[in-house]
Amino acid sequence: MSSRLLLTSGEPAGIGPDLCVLLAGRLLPYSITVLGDPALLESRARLLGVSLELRQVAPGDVVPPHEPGVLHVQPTRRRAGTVPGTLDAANAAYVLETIAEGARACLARHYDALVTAPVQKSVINDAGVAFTGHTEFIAEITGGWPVMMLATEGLRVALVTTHLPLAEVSRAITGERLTRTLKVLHHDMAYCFGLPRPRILVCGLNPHAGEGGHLGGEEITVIEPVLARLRQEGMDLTGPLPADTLFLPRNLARADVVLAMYHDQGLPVLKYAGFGRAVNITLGLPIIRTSVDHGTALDLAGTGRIDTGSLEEAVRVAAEMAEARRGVKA
Ligand SMILES: NC(=O)c1ccc[n+]([C@@H]2O[C@H](COP(=O)([O-])OP(=O)(O)OC[C@H]3O[C@@H](n4cnc5c(N)ncnc54)[C@H](O)[C@@H]3O)[C@@H](O)[C@H]2O)c1
Ligand SMILES: N[C@H](C(=O)O)[C@H](O)COP(=O)(O)O
Repeated sequence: MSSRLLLTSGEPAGIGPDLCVLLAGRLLPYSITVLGDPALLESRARLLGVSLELRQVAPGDVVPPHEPGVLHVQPTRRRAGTVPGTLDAANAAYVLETIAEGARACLARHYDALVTAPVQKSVINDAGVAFTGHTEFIAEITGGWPVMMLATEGLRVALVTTHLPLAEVSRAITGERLTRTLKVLHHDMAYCFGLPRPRILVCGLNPHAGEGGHLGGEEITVIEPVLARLRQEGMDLTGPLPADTLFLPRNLARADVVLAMYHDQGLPVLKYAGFGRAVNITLGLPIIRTSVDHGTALDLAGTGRIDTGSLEEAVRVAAEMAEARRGVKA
């Protein structure tokens, strides 16, 4: 059975609809349904000069394997029209509706995995809804302890804290958060990626991993005790290591995944290594969710000058994870 993937089309003014339209032209061995506004997808296809037949479906309908040029759409209506590149807070509710509906449809097992096109966090907040990202929003619906991990060839980076102002990071790195994050990471590396005893490199928080407590104390008071405890439970953990040299190839060669303490400690390295080919995976959820490694690229919406590589990777990884969960490859 081919994996049944549900793809949310993201911020209407961004490149999400373009990505969906361009993906529809590819030969893909999965069944793909897009959650979004059919009128938006039609108009973006026209703008890009792509010929596309839309077929509307309802949750639970059987969608056949993908046929290039045909897109199955589970319709959700925007609240306002869209000019590519121009954000409109009136459509924030529509964007959230697609994500929420997608998460619920996967929970109900109508689909095997959710793949999300990028959203603009700022415009959702401008509309009055506190929103930090899909990762946190989806977990509120599905439950679970979400762990953001981005992966590209030769490198996986997971995060202890995600969309948090830097000023709040230190306080958020508690023993409980670190322990839960490591347990999810350890479990899902085995469950989803066939690595029963993953080798995890853990970053320190402070420069030079705190320099023995002279440049910050979190390594000594929080990180080292947690790692020591979890090593006793059988985890293969190295660290806390100074983040500036942790990512040297000789260190990565002996690791399956890196755990960074905060967003911009880990993701710049990952995106430098693989932007456009990387995938964002939410571990720790009862559903499979992947996404692209890039944002809404408002400057490129409607131009056709976009790289679909990360979306293709997000779709491929989602299908692979779904297969692993079905036991086909596990
Ligand atoms: N998965 C997601 O929903 C997701 C991921 C990252 C960022 N974002 C959000 O996107 C918004 C814009 O973020 P940003 O400007 O920091 O990053 P961005 O990724 O949108 O843009 C960074 C640069 O990369 C280019 N770019 C991005 N995607 C591209 C593609 N597919 N092909 C070619 N070029 C591409 C852009 O034109 C821009 O020059 C923010 O609100 C951010 O939070 C969402
Ligand atoms: N942190 C992600 C990145 O930099 O690519 C991005 O903001 C998306 O996060 P969500 O998947 O939580 O929306």
